[in-house]
Amino acid sequence: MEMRQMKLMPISEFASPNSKCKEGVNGRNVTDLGGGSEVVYLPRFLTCGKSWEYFRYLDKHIPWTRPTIHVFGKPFLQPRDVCYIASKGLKELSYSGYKPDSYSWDDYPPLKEILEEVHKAFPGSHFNSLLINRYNSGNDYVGWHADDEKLYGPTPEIASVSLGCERDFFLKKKSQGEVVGERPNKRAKTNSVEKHTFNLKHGSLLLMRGNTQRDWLHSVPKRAKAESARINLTFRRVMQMAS
Ligand SMILES: O=C(O)CCC(=O)C(=O)O
Ligand SMILES: [Fe+2]
Repeated sequence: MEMRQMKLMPISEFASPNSKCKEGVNGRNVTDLGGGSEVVYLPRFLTCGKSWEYFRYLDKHIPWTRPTIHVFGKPFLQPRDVCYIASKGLKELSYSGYKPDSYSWDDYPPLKEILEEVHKAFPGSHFNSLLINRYNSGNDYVGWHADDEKLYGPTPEIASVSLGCERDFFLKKKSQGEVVGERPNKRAKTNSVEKHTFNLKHGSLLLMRGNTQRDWLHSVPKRAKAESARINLTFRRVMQMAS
C-alpha cells in the first residue's frame, strides 16, 4: 500500500531527501580552455537546503512546456521541459524554429533572488533573460550545441545553476565541418577532439565566457543511472532590443 502511494508521488518528492545535504567543497575552479575561452565552476554556489527550496518551488510553479523544435527541417520533441523568462523590451528569442513565450521575473520572486546571487558572484555581469530546463529523468538530455544566437552578441556569458540530480556536463572543441543540432548524432566525432567534463552538483554554478560559445559545444547526455529530476537555470544577456 505504501509503495503504491510512493509511486504516485511526483518525481521531485524523491529528489529532496535531507540526508543528501553533505558538506561540500567551497571555492571556485577556473578552467582555461585556451583561445580566450573560459569556464568558472562554483560547486557550492547555493546552500544545499536553499537549493532544495528553489527546486521544489520551480518544479511546482513554473509553467513547463516540452516544445516541438525543428532540427535540419525535421520536427523533434525537445527531450526536456523548458520555460523562458526575460526582461521587457528585449528582442525575442528564437532557436531551432521555436520562439518560446517569455514570462516575467516579477511573477517568480525566487528567480529574482537567484539572479541577485549570480550577480553578486560575478559583479559586472548583467543577465536579463533565463532559459530554465527540467530533466525529469536520465532519459532527458540536451544534445551538442552552442548558445551562439546573434542576440547574445559575439562573446556570450552564460551562468548555469544546477538543482537536484547530479548530471555530467560535457564541453568539446568544435571541429571543422561538423554538423550539429539538438538531435542525437551517433556519428559526431568525439574521440580525437579536446573534451572537458564537469559533474554538476546540486546548488552549483558553472559560468561559460569569452569565446566558449564560438569555439566549443556543450551537452548534458542521457544517463541511465540518473533516477531523479534535475532543474537547470541558464542566465543569459540579450544585447538586442525589440524592434
Ligand atoms: O542543463 C544544462 O546544464 C545545460 C543547459 C544548456 O546548455 C542550455 O539550456 O542551453
Ligand atoms: Fe546551452
